[in-house]
Formats: sequence, structure tokens, C-alpha cells
Amino acid sequence: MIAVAAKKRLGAFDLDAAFEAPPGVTALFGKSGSGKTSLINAVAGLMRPDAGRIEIDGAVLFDSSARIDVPVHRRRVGYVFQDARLFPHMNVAKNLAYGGRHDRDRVIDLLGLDGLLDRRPAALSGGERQRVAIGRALMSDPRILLMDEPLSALDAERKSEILPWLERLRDEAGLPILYVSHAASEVARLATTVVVMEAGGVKRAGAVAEVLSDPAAVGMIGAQEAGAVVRARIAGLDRIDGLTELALAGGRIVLPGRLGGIGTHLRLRISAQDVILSRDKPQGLSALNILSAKVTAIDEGPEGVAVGLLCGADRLLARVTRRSARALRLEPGQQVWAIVKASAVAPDDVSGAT
Ligand SMILES: Nc1ncnc2c1ncn2[C@@H]1O[C@H](COP(=O)(O)OP(=O)(O)OP(=O)(O)O)[C@@H](O)[C@H]1O
Repeated sequence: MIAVAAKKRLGAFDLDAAFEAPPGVTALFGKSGSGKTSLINAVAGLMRPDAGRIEIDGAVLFDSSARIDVPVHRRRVGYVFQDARLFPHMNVAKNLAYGGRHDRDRVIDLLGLDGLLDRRPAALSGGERQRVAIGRALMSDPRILLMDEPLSALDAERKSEILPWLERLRDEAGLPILYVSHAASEVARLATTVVVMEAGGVKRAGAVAEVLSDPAAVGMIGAQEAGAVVRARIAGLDRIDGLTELALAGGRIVLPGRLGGIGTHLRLRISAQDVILSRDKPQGLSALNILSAKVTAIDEGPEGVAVGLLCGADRLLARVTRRSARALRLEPGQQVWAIVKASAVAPDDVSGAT
């Protein structure tokens, strides 16, 4: 359990943010300048709040009213920056040892660093460097891992390469991770909890599936980036056409590509702009990817209308134009049909379920 509350005046900028989060990855999400880095710096002890309280798994690191301010080196926080910041003249083994010796073998195994130990940072890819930086942080035996946009300096290919390692870290390392990002796809894939920041404050905080499927959050996340996260199970594979059939709570959808073995559970991001709505059951289309849904909420923004849907127990999000919203006469409680575009899901939007 993490509980963070921090107030700080930084020049003309006012940070006044508070949130609580259960175990797992907590994503601090928001536009540039919203205060994400300032907030994790407060957790790290690199920035001293004017007032506030920071508690990680029962350990109070800062409490202005009780005059507690644990010094940085005693906070036991691991910090991973955008750039790996490894020592260029040391090989990976020495870079790791600089962090500490805690659980060395397990950390090497967890991050797949075994084959890299003799190499210097210059001979590593950007993704490998970040894995070493994470390993170095873990070897200091931190109580929390702080990651400030750890993928933002990587190209798309390196990002795809490192994402499964971050999932493994989330699922196996057993420590809370505070993860700064302004990419909704990363948040959808990795986060357990999302804290949406705007102008120094917390606009919204909650479970990832809840926040990302909320039409009212679309304006904060960005219309292009908005999309719900659902859990799915692989129910069938079409080897000839290279398709995967997924069972969601509210029906079945078929997606291109082989997404895993039958029975595998996945976490899947379905972009709002890839969900089409219809009042009547579509005719002439195959029954695939058509889900019966109930409208739960509608939010009209400058870029169109966001519609929250309940399909079985899954929450989906659709984006329609104002004109379609009028034509569909959308209102909460209404039954509609949600059509998920079969080509919609990018490879990085699929991951192991947690
Ligand atoms: N020491 C400081 N003095 C004055 N202003 C500051 C100071 N530190 C940060 N700020 C301002 O506070 C605001 C929030 O900065 P912060 O780096 O926390 O945002 P962010 O959400 O992490 O942004 P980014 O995604 O660009 O890293 C910015 O407007 C920044 O200029």
C-alpha cells in the first residue's frame, strides 16, 4: 500500500497531489509539466514537500506534521530514469554491484541479464541498458521502485522488447512500482492503478480498467489514446487464416495473429476509436466481434463523444462523432451493439493478464 500526499510551491507551479494505491504498478499519468516527476522526487526524498505525508508499505518516509523526513539514502527507494545512467567504464556486473548485492542471482534471472554481465554499456541496446539500470536499482533492496518514463528514450522496437520484462518485474519482484508515463498504451499494459495528474493535482485515481474505460477520463487521456482494458482468454486458434479467438466476459472477438496458446489469459487494450456502435444488430456481418452492450455513461468533449459500455462484466469505451451520437439517440441504460474492428489491436496492446 502506498499513500502519498505532497504540497509544494515550485516557482509559479503549485504541486498539491494525494493518492493511495494497492500493491502493483501505479502509473502517474499526465501531460508534460503536470507534476509527475516532482511527485516521485518527493517520494525519493529529492524534493522536500512544504507539507504532506508519504508512506510505503507501513514505512513513513515523510510526515510534515510529525516532523519525519527520512534522508534519501535511508529511504530504500530504487530510481530508474529515462536514460539508464550506467557507468560507461564498468561492465554490467560491476554496474549491478554498484547498486548492492541484494538477491543478485534472482535479479539477474528476473531481468535476463546473465548473458550481458561482461559487456560495457556501449555494447548494449537501449532496452538492455534499461534492464541493467532496473537490476542495479533492485540490488539495493528497495522498498519501492520509482521509474520516470523508462521507455521514452527507446524506439518502438526496443519498447516492445522491454515491456515483457517490466510485466515480469510487476508480477514477480513483489515490490510496489511507481511508474511515470504519458503514454496511455504503456499504462494500459502495465498499470494496476492509474493516477491522472493535471496542473499539479490528481484529477482521477483508481484501478486501470475503471479509469481507462471512463468516458469522463477521455479528455485527460487524449481522444486518440483513449481505450479500455479488458481481460480475455484465448478460446480458439485459426491456424489457416492466422487468427485468434478470444473469450471476453461479454462475448467473443477474433483478432489477427497468433496471440498465445488456447486457455491463455490476456490483458487487452481496445482503443475507443476502434469500437463502432449500432442500435440494431448489424446484418450481413459475421457474428464475430459484435458484442451486446449497455451504455453506462456519455461524455461530450471537443473532439467528439465518448461512450462507456458494459459488455457482460467488461467495460469498453467507444468514440463516436456528435452526429452519430444524435443519430443513435444514445443515453445511459440503452442496449446497443458494439462492433470491435478485427484489425484493431496492436501487438503491444496484448499482454499476460494481471
Ligand atoms: N525547482 C523548480 N522551480 C520552479 N519550477 C519547477 C521546479 N521544478 C519543477 N518546476 C515546474 O513544475 C512543473 C512540473 O514539473 P514536473 O517535471 O514535475 O512535470 P512532469 O509532469 O514530470 O513533466 P514531464 O513529463 O515533462 O517530465 C513544471 O512546470 C516545471 O517547470
